[in-house]
Amino acid sequence: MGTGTTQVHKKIAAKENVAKACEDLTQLLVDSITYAGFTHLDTAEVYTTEPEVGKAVNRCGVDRSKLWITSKYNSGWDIPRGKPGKPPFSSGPYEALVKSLEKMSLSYLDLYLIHFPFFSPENTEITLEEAWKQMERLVEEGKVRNIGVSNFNVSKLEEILKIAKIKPQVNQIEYNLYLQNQTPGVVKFCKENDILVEAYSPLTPIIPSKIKDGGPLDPLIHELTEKYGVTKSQLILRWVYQSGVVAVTTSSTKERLKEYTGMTSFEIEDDDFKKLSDVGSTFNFTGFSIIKFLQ
Ligand SMILES: NC(=O)C1=CN([C@@H]2O[C@H](COP(=O)(O)OP(=O)(O)OC[C@H]3O[C@@H](n4cnc5c(N)ncnc54)[C@H](OP(=O)(O)O)[C@@H]3O)[C@@H](O)[C@H]2O)C=CC1
Ligand SMILES: O=C1Nc2ccccc2C1=O
Repeated sequence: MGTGTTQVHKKIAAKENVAKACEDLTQLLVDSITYAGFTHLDTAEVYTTEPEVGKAVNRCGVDRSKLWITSKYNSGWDIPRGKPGKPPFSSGPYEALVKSLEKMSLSYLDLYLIHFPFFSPENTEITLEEAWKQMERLVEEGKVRNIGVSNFNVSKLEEILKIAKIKPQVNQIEYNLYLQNQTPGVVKFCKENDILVEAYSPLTPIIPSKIKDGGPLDPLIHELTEKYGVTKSQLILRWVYQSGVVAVTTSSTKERLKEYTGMTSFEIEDDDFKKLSDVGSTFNFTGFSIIKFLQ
């Protein structure tokens, strides 16, 4: 399980004091490692949190080899407009990664992802094929240990598999009980092709600002948290894990981050796992406008 760090963490507080917001985020990330026990941190070029992730890694006192640091190349997402477009960032993943390592004061990343599949002359200076070749070069030069993608559907994955010398190891997608397939068949395809699925927004079903009254799963979640003596987030994260997917979650507090890690200390029985999956699949929700551009 990983903990993420988006621009939101920094921006809320930054309105008043940017330096303090950056320091608070760095401290939260140190706490996520030393207090909560996370070893996997997720960042991205678009989050603008790479410097804080780097500082936390270098400050936490845990050996670099015990940590798993992921970042992502912004391939065609126009942040201010919230839609595909040409971002004001690097021309390709090679240049982007070199800059990311500098920002983080790190010598390598454990995982580097192409953040979006929005390759086109309007959105990117290179094609998906050229970008993937650059990703492979990063592995060959030891700058990243593993490469993958994010928000890729089956046909975009097939495009890479056709030309890849090194296959994508990961596809990070929005995934939870209320979104068991961000795009049709993508989870099954990844499993069949040995591509590990990472879930962002794994906690959607229990976030009231996203799902009013919890949706159809609410009574079952209540029943199962009582039965197993766990919290809602632990139950929901455990379901993600038992479905063969790695959750990438986050919180603004170290206490909640620690609570999440309680998902490792129990197991959902097969019948309950199936009930959760079945009821969850009767309702569909996405928290991101990005999904309409992925079909
Ligand atoms: N590849 C991609 O395109 C994307 C990647 N990501 C990555 O995934 C990470 C996680 O994404 P995110 O969507 O935030 O995922 P989550 O589903 O893990 O949501 C995290 C939020 O859940 C809230 N929460 C936890 N427990 C409860 C509860 N019991 N009641 C109410 N709220 C609760 C936390 O609030 P609080 O802070 O108050 O504890 C936190 O803000 C990101 O940080 C990023 O690294 C995210 C989006 C897209
Ligand atoms: O964390 C994220 N928030 C986003 C919003 C839109 C597109 C991508 C992302 C992220 O990766």
